[in-house]
Parts: sequence; structure tokens; C-alpha cells
Amino acid sequence: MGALKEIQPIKTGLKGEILIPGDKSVSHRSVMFAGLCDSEVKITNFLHAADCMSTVNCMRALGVKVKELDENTLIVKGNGFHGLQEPQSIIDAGNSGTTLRLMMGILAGQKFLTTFTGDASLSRRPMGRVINPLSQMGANIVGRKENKLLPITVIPAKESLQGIDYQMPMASAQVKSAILLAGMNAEGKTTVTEPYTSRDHTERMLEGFGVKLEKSGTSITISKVEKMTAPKEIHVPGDISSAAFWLVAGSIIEDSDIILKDVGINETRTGIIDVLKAMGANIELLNVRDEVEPIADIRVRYAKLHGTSFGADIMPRLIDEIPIITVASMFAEGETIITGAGELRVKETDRLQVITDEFNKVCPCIKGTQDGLIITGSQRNNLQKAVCNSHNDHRIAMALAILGASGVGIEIENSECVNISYPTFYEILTRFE
Ligand SMILES: O=C(O)C1=C[C@@H](OP(=O)(O)O)[C@@H](O)[C@H](O)C1
Ligand SMILES: C=C(OP(=O)(O)O)C(=O)O
Repeated sequence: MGALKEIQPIKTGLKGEILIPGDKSVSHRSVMFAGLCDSEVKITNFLHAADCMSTVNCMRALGVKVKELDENTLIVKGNGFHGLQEPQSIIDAGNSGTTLRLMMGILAGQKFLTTFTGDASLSRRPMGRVINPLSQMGANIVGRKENKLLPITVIPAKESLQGIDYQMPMASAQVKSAILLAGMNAEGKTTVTEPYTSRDHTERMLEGFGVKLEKSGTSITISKVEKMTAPKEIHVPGDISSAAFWLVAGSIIEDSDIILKDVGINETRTGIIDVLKAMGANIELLNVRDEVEPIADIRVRYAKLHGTSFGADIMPRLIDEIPIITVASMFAEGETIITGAGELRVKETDRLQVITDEFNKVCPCIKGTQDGLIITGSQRNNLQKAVCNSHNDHRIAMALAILGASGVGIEIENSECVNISYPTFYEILTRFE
């Protein structure tokens, strides 16, 4: 059993400012894309967390130089678009689905062999969703359980990859990105179409690297690329998925009035703000500015929340925020009904199952459905101090911590997994105890 962490209830409202650490999705992509260029790229506000370090280690194993100037500043120097080199050993993608799935796309058209492994959680997660379309393009990728699970080996394809027109069965930025990245090494055009638009960091950032994309509705088309041109510097915006914990804490802890600094507000990620506002939250965007991604400071003040309903259409815009939205719903008046969230079953854990199993120990008010949750609210005075298990899922651990801090305290087993996406999370939380 990993570390047990006790979280104390927060007695007064949250006040002051919180600087939100760099976006995980953008951090991954910044190292991957810079590593495909031949000039030095400086990456600032890089998220120094375990998942992004899996990507750094992976790119290093492929011959890319990554220097850490300090914890959050990297200098990346690749060997050009055709300059990746065969790794000398197996690459460990750790806990990171984004690392593994996007790298499969980058490696599908390479002329050398790469084998991946990962931790127990990643070894359970479905990889057929990427291996199938890449195989249709001519890639030769093998894995356990009929090419569905880690360990996975990307074998050099006998012939060049061919573009495809692929209708994705689910909205997933990782699947979309893997296909687009493979499409950069494929003959002809590669088109992906999603049921709903997922986060578009890959598309925006590739454009920033001089790659041309055509967009139409939820379809994106890419053609073969010979060279990517790196910007000199990439500034990673703050991660709204990390800000989400404070958006909810500030909304449900009485007397709170906080400002979350430098948060990315790309509209493919801001579903959490829309849902909290629909629940009556007091959230204001300040100092909105535009870089490669739009950024703002976000002011959040305590408000009386009420229940809401939402489903598949907004899900890709808040996919990682369901655990913390569940906490908000437990404090809101009335019922919250979440549908279209089946993808949560294939994250670091089956998050729908873990939410019902663990949050109900604090207050039995959540019913799991096949693709969602039904939460009975107004539980502020019905919470018990329980010992709950994160199941090594970082977003579950942080949501449990906010649930405890906003109520009567909590003990969290396997608490250290916050290092996957937000290593300073507990440090900031204890500032308010
Ligand atoms: O592309 C990305 O950076 C991510 C996409 C999402 O996964 P899916 O594409 O599997 O939905 C999200 O859950 C994950 O945290 C990061
Ligand atoms: C699902 C997540 O990440 P990944 O798929 O990259 O492991 C997450 O961070 O919640």
C-alpha cells in the first residue's frame, strides 16, 4: 500500500492567488514536436510531473537532446523530421496514455523498431483503438492480447504508410492525434472524423510548427510532411484540469474568493467552467489574452450550487474533470445526472466504478450507471471522515482530497499518485488548512 495522507477540513474560505502548473497535454506535445525539428526549442512553464517526464525519457531514448534548465524550463534539440533513432532498450511509458498513444503515431512510419512497456494501469488500458487505424495505414504494430495491450512493439512497415479516411468510434484526442501524427509520414491525405470535437492541442501546435491542416466540422485532414519548423520558444499555459480542483473548492467552501493565475482556456477544455456556471458558480475570466492557446486568470467565489445534467456532447471538453465535478455535485442542491461518460471506464482506473466505491464511503449518495453517475446533492452535513483509496489514480486522489478538505477531513490511501499530473497539489492545499 502506498502513502496514507490525512487531509484536514479547511475552516475559512480560500483566499489569494494560486499559480496553476503547466498543461499536461501541451507539455507532452511540446517535447514531442520540438524533438521532430532540427533547431533548439525552449519550453517554459513545462509541467514537471511523472507523465510528462515519461515523454521526455521517451524522446531522449529516440536520440533527442532534452536539457532541463530548471524544473519547468527545457531546451529540446532534435535531429530533424527524419532524425529519430532506434532506442537501445525498451521504453517505459509509465502511467501515461498520452505518451504511449501519441508516440505510436509518431513511430508508425519509422524505419526502426521500438518496444514499449508501462505500469500496471497503462498495461490494462485499450491500445487497439490506436493500433487498428494505424494498421489500416500499413503500420506493423504488435501487442499482447491480439494487439490490444502493452507490451507493444512498433516494427518498421514494409512499405510506406498510406493515408486513410477514418471515422473514430469515440471522441478521443489521443486517438485523433496518433492518426494525424502517423499521417505526417503517410502517402496521400489522412482524414480523421470524431463524433464530437476533443481537445485540439495537436492541431493548433502542429500549425505553430508550420504543418498544414484542413478542418471541416469534426474532421481534420493532414498530408505528408517533409519538415517541421520549430518556434524558438513555447510557453505552456496553466492546466485547466489542475485548476479544476480549485474551481470546485472555491465554489463549495464558504467565504472563498481566489484567483487562479495563467490558466489555459482553450474552448475544447473549458467544459468544467460551463458546467459549474450552469450549477450557479461564480466564476469570472480576467485578463484574457491570446498566445498559441488562449489564457486567463480565473476568479472564483463561493456560491450556492444546484444540480445539473450533462452528457456525451460536452464530455470531451471535461473528460478528466468528472471526479471533481462529482464532488461539486455532492454539495449542490438537488440531483446531478451525468451520462455519456463511458470513456471514464478506460482511464487510469475505471473512474465511474472508483468514484462510486470510494466517494460513497464519505457519503452514500452516488449511483453508478453504465455510462455515467447520478448524484444526490445537499450532503454538506452528511459527510463522514472515511479512509478512501485513490487506486493510484491521480485525479481520484485530488478529488478525494477536495472532498475531505471541504467537509470533515479524509484519509487517502495511495495518495502519492498526484505526482502524475500535479506534484505540488498537497503543498498548496495545506496552505489553506
Ligand atoms: O490528448 C490528451 O492529451 C489527452 C486526451 C484525453 O484522453 P482521450 O483521448 O483518451 O480521451 C484525456 O483524458 C487525457 O488526460 C489527455
Ligand atoms: C487520462 C489521463 O491521462 P492519460 O490518458 O495521458 O494517462 C488523465 O490525466 O486524466
